[in-house]
Amino acid sequence: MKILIVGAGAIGGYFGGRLVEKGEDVTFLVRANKKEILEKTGLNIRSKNGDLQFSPKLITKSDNSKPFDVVLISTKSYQLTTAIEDVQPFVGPETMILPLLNGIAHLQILIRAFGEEKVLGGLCFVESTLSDDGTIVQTSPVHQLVYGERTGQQTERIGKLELAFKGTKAEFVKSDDINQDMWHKYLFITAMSGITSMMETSIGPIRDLETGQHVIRVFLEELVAIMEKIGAPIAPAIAETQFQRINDMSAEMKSSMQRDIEKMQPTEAEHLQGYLLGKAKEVQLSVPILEIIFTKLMLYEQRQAVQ
Ligand SMILES: NC(=O)C1=CN([C@@H]2O[C@H](COP(=O)(O)OP(=O)(O)OC[C@H]3O[C@@H](n4cnc5c(N)ncnc54)[C@H](OP(=O)(O)O)[C@@H]3O)[C@@H](O)[C@H]2O)C=CC1
Ligand SMILES: CC(C)(CO)C(=O)C(=O)O
Repeated sequence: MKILIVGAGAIGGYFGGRLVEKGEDVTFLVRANKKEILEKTGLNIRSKNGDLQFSPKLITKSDNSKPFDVVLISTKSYQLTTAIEDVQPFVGPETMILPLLNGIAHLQILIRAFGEEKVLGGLCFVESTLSDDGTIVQTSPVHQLVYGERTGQQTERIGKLELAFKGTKAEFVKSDDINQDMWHKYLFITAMSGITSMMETSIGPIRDLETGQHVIRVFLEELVAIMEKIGAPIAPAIAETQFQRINDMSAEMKSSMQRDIEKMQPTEAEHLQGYLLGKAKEVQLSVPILEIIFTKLMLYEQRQAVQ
């Protein structure tokens, strides 16, 4: 199977690297400057699950190539529009589009660009970041990628994808209800990234405080109330499940949003917290914690814009 990864960043480089390690035919679509760097340095992964260094197959948007069988989209949400334009020449009638971004709003954007049929559902749990020298640093044992047909069907193409992903060092999980899994991850990450970015620390010190525990719980309940009101396909006890997940994570765990803020980079606040805040307004729900967190993130974005 010919696999194209859009973006050799923290997650694209990581999961793409694990597929290369297994022997799959993987190409990375990168921008010209990144191509130049990667041709010199190779792609380097430093990981809890084993280091890896290799010379990746690289293309840029202006190169010629046949369509790929599957395209994994692993850019940030604010880079998606350009990424869609850049990847179009490599998408054919049978190409599957597998998005790995956090959030939900990107699904409609991808469906508009590529059509309902092509777009699968996907998400990942991995703590990964790019260091100053471009090394992908993956810092906790979990490295799971979940994917599936949004219809829930066991199609021939998803069977082929399963075969390609099988035997990889990272955990690739086929889901029969990827819509629900994506909403559950969306709930988790909106809470986790919002709270850690707001409090400017990893999750451990926050949840060690009684007030921290309370804020996490109430924020999750607030987010669930929005999701229930708009008819999102979430499970009844999901607030409690995600509360436990947050309590079970290692104390040092940070969110990618918080790491982006530490690196003074843009955030996905509009895509994650902003989208749900918009929905809360539509259905007239009061969501004070979400409003406080979103305000903090917008103030950060405004400071960045003037610098
Ligand atoms: N990091 C993490 O631990 C996790 C992240 N996620 C989610 O995954 C998504 C990606 O995050 P992450 O990997 O951290 O982000 P990164 O910034 O590390 O990676 C994004 C990559 O996409 C590349 N890119 C952007 N636009 C294009 C384009 N048009 N053509 C080619 N390459 C492009 C960027 O390249 P360039 O350097 O040229 O800008 C960059 O290398 C986000 O939605 C995030 O929320 C989900 C789970 C965990
Ligand atoms: C919390 C984590 C690392 C879990 O995968 C994540 O998804 C993110 O920070 O974007």
